[in-house]
Amino acid sequence: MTILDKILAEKEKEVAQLKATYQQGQHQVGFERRSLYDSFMHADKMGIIAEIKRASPSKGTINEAVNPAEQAKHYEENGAGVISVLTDTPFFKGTMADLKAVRKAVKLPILNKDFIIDEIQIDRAKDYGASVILLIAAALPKERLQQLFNYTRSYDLDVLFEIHNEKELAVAKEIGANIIGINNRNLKTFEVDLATTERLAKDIDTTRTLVISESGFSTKEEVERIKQSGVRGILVGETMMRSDDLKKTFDELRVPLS
Ligand SMILES: O=C(O)c1ccccc1NCC(=O)[C@H](O)[C@H](O)COP(=O)(O)O
Repeated sequence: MTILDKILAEKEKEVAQLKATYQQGQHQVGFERRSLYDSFMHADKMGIIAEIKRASPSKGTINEAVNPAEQAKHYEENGAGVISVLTDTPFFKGTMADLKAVRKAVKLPILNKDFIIDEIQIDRAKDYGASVILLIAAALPKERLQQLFNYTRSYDLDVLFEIHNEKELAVAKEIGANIIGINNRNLKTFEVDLATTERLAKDIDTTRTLVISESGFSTKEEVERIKQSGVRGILVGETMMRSDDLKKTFDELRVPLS
């Protein structure tokens, strides 16, 4: 059983619980459209999706004691374009309360980074103030991904559609994803390789599709390398959470796109 299989098995239980208890609108913070696509497609610097990541299966504890609202404010002040909040509890120690706190603290679009397998999680993400949700190609069959994609778009939320190989890229195209996240981390082995983005991005029309490279970024050289592939945004978790000088970290990673 891979780690993704284990996470998805837990998600099934969480969704069953949610269906029994969650009332739509219960946590509504007032939806206001904040578009990831528009802001990153028209920027002149590499867009940064800065993540609130307390822990992970590959690294264990990263920063469990973080104050998500304070951390998000620092991200915003230093140049983040989007805040990603990992809300899975069993494997990443995040919560929906983290997302709500971040939504109240900043004006940026917020990505609800979770393992979405059911519409009810999308209802909840919207209620809590997310403007982007993650769909992982490896998690579900194409037909189910299409349903969840359509459902999310009907709410006017953005979908970051995550892929890791050619087969998943074909699915992203068939589904009509306009924001594709290429995860450099192999979720079976945890190996991180930026060549994954280089290999897959060359088969994407990056003038129309926003390509985000995910995982493994810590240096300016890595971002300079990846920008040659037409990538307009990067998703950065651990480096942000461990940084003791966020201004320096953002200044390094927000390279000009021209
Ligand atoms: O990070 C993990 O160990 C992980 C394991 C299994 C599924 C997903 C996982 N990470 C989620 C992410 O996509 C990353 O948090 C994100 O891309 C940021 O990565 P990094 O900058 O390397 O922390």
